[in-house]
Amino acid sequence: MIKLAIYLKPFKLQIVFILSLIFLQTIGDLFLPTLMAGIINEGVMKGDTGFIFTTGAQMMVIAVISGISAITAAYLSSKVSVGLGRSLREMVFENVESFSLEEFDLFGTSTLITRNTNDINQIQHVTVMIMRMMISAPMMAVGGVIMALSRDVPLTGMLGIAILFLALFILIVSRQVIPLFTQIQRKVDKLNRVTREKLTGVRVIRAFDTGKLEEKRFDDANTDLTETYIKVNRIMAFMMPVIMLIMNLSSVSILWLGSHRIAGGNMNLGDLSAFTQYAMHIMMSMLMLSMMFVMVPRAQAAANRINEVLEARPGIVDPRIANNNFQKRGSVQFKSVSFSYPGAQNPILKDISFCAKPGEVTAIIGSTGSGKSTIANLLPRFYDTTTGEILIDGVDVKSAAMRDIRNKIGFVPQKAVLFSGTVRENIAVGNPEADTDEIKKAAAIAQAEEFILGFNDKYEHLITQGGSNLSGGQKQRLSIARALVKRPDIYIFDDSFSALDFKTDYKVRKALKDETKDATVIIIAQRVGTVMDADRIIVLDKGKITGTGKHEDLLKSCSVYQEIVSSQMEKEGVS
Ligand SMILES: Nc1ncnc2c1ncn2[C@@H]1O[C@H](COP(=O)(O)OP(=O)(O)OP(=O)(O)O)[C@@H](O)[C@H]1O
Repeated sequence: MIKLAIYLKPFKLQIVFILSLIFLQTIGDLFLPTLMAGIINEGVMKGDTGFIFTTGAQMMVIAVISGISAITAAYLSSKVSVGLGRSLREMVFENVESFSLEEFDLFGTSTLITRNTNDINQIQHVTVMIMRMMISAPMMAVGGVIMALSRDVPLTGMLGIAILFLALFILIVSRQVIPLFTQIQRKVDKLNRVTREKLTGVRVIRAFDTGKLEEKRFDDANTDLTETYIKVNRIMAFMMPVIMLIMNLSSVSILWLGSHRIAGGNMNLGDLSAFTQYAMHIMMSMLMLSMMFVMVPRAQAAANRINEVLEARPGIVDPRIANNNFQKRGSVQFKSVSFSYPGAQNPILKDISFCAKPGEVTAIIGSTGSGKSTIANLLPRFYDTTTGEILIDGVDVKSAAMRDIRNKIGFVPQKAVLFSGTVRENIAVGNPEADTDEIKKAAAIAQAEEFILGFNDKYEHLITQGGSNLSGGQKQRLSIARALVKRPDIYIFDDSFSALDFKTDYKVRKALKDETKDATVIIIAQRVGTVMDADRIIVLDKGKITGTGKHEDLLKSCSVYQEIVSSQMEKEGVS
C-alpha cells in the first residue's frame, strides 16, 4: 500500500483539503455534546430560554458546517480514489505492454486482468475509507476520551472497561477474517481463469460435449469462492450484533452508574447526556478502526499483487546503445542457436544454424512440437536465445533496438489474431498510414478480396471480437494482408496457410511471389505442398536441423523429410 501511495502525489492538494475538512467535521462532532450539556445544565435546568436559543443557534451553525465538510470530503475523496484507480490501471497496462512473452507466460492473462480490475477496485475502496477515517477515527477516539474525562472520571473508567472488551472482540474477529480475505483474492483469480477458458473455448467444449465437465470445474471454483464469502459474511453478521450488544450494554451501564452519581450529587444531567454521546463516538470510532483493520490487509493483498506487476521488469529490453548498422536488406542468420523456455530444463532448439537471404523463400518443416514456431518467435525477440546469435542484416538482434528489428518484420502468427473493428482497420494494423489502394492490393494478394467484397459494407464490414464472425481461412488471409500492407524486408509466415484449402494456399503463394520477390520470406508449414517450391527447405526434428536443401535433394538425402512426404503422399498426392 505504501509503495502505491506515490501514485497519490498528483492529488496531494486535494488530500490536504479533504483531511482539513474531516478535521473540521470531527471538531464539530466533538463540540456538539458539550454544547448540549450546557443547554441542559444552564438552559433547561435553570429555565433560561435565551441561553437555550443562543446555544441552540450555535449548535445549528456547527452542525451545518460539519455536514457541509462531511459531504464535500466524501465527494472529493471519491474523486481522488477514482483518479488513483485510473492512474494505477494506466500504469499496470503500460507496464504489461512492455512485457516480453516470458512475463506473460509467468503471470498468465487471467490474473493480469483480475489485478487490473478487481484488485485496483479494492485499492479504490480502501483509499476512500482511509481518507475518511484515518483522521476522524483516532481523533474521535482520543478527543472523545479527553472530553469524557473532563465530564466524569469514574464513568470514564467504566467506559474504558467496555472499550477493552470491544477491542478484544474486534481483534479476535479480525484474526479470523483477514486470512479469509486473502483467500478470496486467489479464488476470484481462479474463477476468472476458469470462466475465461470456458468462454474462449466454447466451441471445443460443445464439439466434444464436455459441457458437464466444464460446468463442474466452474461450479467447483464458484462454490469454493461462495463458501469463503459465506464464511466471511457469517463472521461479519455475528460481529455486528455483538458489537451493538457491547455498545448498548455500555450505554445502560453508563446510565445506571451516571444516575447513581447524579443522585449522589457528583454529576449533573447535562454532563451525563454529553458523556453518553462521547461514549458512542468513541465506540463508533473503534468500529471504524476495526473496519480499517479488516479492509486494509485485504487491500494490502491487492496492493502486493499490483506491485508485483508494476515491479516486474521485462526480461527482454533494448540495449543501452542500439546498433543500427544494418547492412544488407532483410538477411536473416541463425548462428548455433539453442533455446530453452524459461523454467524448462530441456532445450527446445539445439544448435540451429541457417541463413535466409533476400529474394529467397526459406521454408521450415517438421513434425508438430519440433520447434518451428519457436524459431519464428526468436526473430522479433519475443524470446531471447539461450546461446548463439541471430543476425538480421548483419546486426545481432540483441544489440539492436527492438523497434528497428520489428519494423523490418511482417509477422503472420500461427493463430490469426483479429481485433474488433472493420476489415480495413484490421488490415491497417500492419501500416496505419496505408491508403485504400494499398489495403485493397494487400487483400487481393492474400486472396481476401473476394470474400471482403461479398460483405454488404465491404472493407467497412465489422469484425466481432476475436474475429468470431469469420472462418479460420478468412482470418488467416486478413492476417496475411496485414503483414503485406507493411511491406517489410522479412516475412515470417508461421503455419499461416494451414486453414486454407490447397487451391487458395497455392493462389496466395503464387501472388506472394511477385510481391515479396525482393524480401526474405520464411514459411513455416506442416504441409509439404506449401514448402516444396521454396529455395531452401530446413527440416526440423526434435529441435535439431536434420536436413537443408531443395525438395528434390531432401527427397534423396533426408530420411525425416522422406517420412513427412510419404506420410502426406497418400493423403494429398504430393509428387
Ligand atoms: N511458452 C512456452 N513455454 C514452454 N514451453 C513451450 C512454450 N511454447 C512452446 N513450448 C514447447 O516448445 C516445443 C516446441 O513448440 P513449437 O510451438 O515451437 O513447435 P512447432 O514445431 O511450431 O509445433 P506445431 O507445428 O504444432 O505448431 C513444444 O514441446 C512446446 O511444448
